[in-house]
Amino acid sequence: MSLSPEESPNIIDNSNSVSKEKQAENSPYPSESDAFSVTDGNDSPVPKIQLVWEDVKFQVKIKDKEQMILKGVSGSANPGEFLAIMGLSGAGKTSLLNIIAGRIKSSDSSRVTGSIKANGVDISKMNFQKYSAYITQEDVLLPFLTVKESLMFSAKLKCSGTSYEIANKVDKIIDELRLGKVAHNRIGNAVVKGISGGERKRVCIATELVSEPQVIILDEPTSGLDSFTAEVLVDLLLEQAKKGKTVVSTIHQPSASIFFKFQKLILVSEGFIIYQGSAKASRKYFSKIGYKSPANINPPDFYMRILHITDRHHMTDEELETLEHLREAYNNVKDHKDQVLEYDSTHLDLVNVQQTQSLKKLGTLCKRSFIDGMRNPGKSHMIIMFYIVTSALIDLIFHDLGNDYDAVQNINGVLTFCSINSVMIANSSCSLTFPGEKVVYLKEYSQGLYGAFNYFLAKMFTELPVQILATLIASVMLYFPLGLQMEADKFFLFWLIIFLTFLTGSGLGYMIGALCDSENTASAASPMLTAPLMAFGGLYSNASAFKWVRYISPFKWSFEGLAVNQYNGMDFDCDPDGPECDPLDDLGFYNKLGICILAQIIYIIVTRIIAYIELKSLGAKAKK
Ligand SMILES: Nc1ncnc2c1ncn2[C@@H]1O[C@H](COP(=O)(O)OP(=O)(O)OP(=O)(O)O)[C@@H](O)[C@H]1O
Repeated sequence: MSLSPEESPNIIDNSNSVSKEKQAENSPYPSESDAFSVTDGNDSPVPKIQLVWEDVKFQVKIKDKEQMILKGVSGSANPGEFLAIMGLSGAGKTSLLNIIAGRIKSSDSSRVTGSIKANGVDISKMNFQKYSAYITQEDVLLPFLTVKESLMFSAKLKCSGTSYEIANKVDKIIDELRLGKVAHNRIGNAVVKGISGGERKRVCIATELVSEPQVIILDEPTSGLDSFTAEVLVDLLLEQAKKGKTVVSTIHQPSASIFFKFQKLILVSEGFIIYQGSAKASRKYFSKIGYKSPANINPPDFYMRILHITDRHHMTDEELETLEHLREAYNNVKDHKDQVLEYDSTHLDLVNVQQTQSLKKLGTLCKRSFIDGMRNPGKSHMIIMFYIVTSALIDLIFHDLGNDYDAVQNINGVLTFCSINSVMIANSSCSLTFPGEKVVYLKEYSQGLYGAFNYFLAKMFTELPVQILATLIASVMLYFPLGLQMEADKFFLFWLIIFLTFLTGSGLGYMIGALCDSENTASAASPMLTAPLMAFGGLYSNASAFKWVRYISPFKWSFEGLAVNQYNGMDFDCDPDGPECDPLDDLGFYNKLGICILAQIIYIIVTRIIAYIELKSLGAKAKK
């Protein structure tokens, strides 16, 4: 079946380039004179961007078998348009979206071929990220910040300008995305109550809009939203398109009222494009090729029924026939090359997302991390409360230890408790909060906003006040009621060792948090690592085969340090006829206090270096 150009869903032109007059005629395409819609902070023109991709193939290797996900697809996304990509689950929508966004490149296990151009320039040869924003299906936000804070920090990291200019920009975006009512509400997450799912998605979009991208790419932004909220979101994106931006989005089951708003629709089936044109024209097109949509059925639902495949690895003859028919009909719609418009490409390289100074970014990251940390119970009040409760409990059990030799066992018990407590609370607070925060880091790192070092430094630095305060409270609560050696330097060293113990625990936590991709994996991995370190750390087991473990156990260095500090210079009421009272000798602790503290410091540094290397390599992977 062959369709005439008038029936064709596409705006077709034989030439690859169209005249100004023709552009002007062909609404909604903007005219050449309208090719610069906005200016960046330095008043440089930011060109509108047309994306054109040709013969894109995406092949992956699964268990040594090659599988073609996209089978040579061509198309375009134009400024001023909302392009919706639809298809069955597994059809290849996200793959196409990610390739258009430049997020999938050839690797050992996959191959991408074909060309993707922005205003005629290959996106691999330009910094496409400068002009585009990618909004993932998952909301990547810090839950303890308010909407306005999230946008302010995002703008400070992405844009130059004075605080006043940035605040104005943020206010404008809050207005545009109708977030005014919730501007001072916390984002929240599955555990902490916050703004609604639709509002959260709008905040995600808003955090990207602060850098004024010309191309907005979204992966299923309406997933999980009710039809009304989804329509509000689509309307807001259409407003962005109206401003000359190029909006490309995969969409799952839109309602009819949303569907007919798409200026352009691409239907993907089994790695082929089987429709490309306006959503409104799609009904006529399908009707012409033999699939008349019943009046009472939502067109997207109808198309999904046509495209339905029970098992893509064993397609029935009927399914194969339908797919072949749809492909043939699509190929018969003349040439599917879209208009290549005369948008400016010479300015592409002139326009930069301004990089703010590294020190300024470090300041912004510190401030953001501090606010997030102070509001996150897992990183602030829970730690303090935990220390207060456990210290009170230890006081209750062991109060006034005394200084006869029988007290040694109790003192050892107290010091062991102190070591275990600090490692465990620090480790779990870090390993359980880090995987969630890391997602934000990976997104921003891949956008080139800052490096792993700045991020990690800000994080460690801003967590210090709570760590100092919590360990100090615990030290005061334990040291004096238990009657440990009443000397100022001894007390200070007691606190210092507890504080360093906390830092060794948090080092382990950072390592686990950096290596694990979710809180669940981290919570399983955490005891797997800490339990053997505790068991073979020399406190409980002296099994010779595992003697070496004690040297990499934070528990050993903490307990030994605390014991050396406590027992050195302590007078015992010993039996003059009995053996010599030397608890350190009994424990086999012969290291000087300085050695224990040095070992703790090395431990703190090494675990952080490992976490940093992992963060850096994750960031590099996310950037690819
Ligand atoms: N890197 C990859 N390695 C292996 N298989 C892949 C890879 N990327 C995509 N696929 C496979 O390609 C097919 C298409 O994936 P894609 O995510 O593009 O589908 P989709 O249409 O977006 O589906 P959904 O709506 O369910 O997200 C799926 O079967 C998926 O498992």
